[in-house]
Amino acid sequence: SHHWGYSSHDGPDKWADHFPIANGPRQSPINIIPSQAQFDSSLKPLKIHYDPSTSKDIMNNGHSFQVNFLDEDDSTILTGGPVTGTYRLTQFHCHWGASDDKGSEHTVDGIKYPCELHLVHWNTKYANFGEAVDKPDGLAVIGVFLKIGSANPRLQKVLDTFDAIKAKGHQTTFKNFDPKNLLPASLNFWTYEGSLTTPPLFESVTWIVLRDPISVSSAQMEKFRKLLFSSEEEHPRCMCDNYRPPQPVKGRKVRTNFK
Ligand SMILES: CC#CCNS(=O)(=O)c1cc(S(N)(=O)=O)ccc1C(=O)O
Ligand SMILES: [Zn+2]
Repeated sequence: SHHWGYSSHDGPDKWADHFPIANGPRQSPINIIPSQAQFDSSLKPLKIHYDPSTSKDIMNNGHSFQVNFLDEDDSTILTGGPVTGTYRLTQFHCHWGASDDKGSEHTVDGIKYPCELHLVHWNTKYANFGEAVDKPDGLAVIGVFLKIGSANPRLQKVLDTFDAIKAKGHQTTFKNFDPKNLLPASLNFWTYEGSLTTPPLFESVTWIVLRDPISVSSAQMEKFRKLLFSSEEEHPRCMCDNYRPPQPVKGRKVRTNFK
């Protein structure tokens, strides 16, 4: 498959060369403008049931770290909110900057957060993730902003594995982790129809971006930046600025479940 990355020669401005959908009608991320979002009373409460025993391993996939989940049954699911039916959590990962002033993919009134967490779920009306990934209602991704503040002890459990997955292709077991602990107290969200934010950029994602951030310390952010885009054999390249900038909204509606 095509090599892509985040540098000037293979980054977001070049993705359309091999993935023309990069200029499509429902690309992500976007800049969220709260004053222009529409409250929708028909949106149901977000229902999140995560079973920590489904967490499997954590890996460096060369563009982020990724925590993978067993998704053979409905024990770790998302229902309600803007989605119809049941979506299973398959993985979560993050995007972050080389410094604390940037890193998130979605922005709020143009504000960038230092990091953004994505929890990727697939629609069980399809047989598996691979079937769901390119369907218009195939995926639902919960986005959580991270804001510089006190150190986050739940996040620290993820960071403590980074020495074992420093280089691309490394993987280590990661059991009994409850990603529910990475969510803010409030499940107030903005939602819109979008896409994967990395190639293949499929327009298959119902985005659910939580309004409230969780905390991360500056020292913890420094640990993210010790990961490498590169494999052990290659010249070491710091994994940072692995975010796509906001894309044209092209008339899409952003709805909220809060006033
Ligand atoms: C074929 C295919 C595919 C997409 N896979 S993913 O949905 O896990 C994903 C989703 C996202 S995001 N930023 O759109 O949630 C980023 C990265 C990945 C990934 O493969 O690593
Ligand atoms: Zn992502």
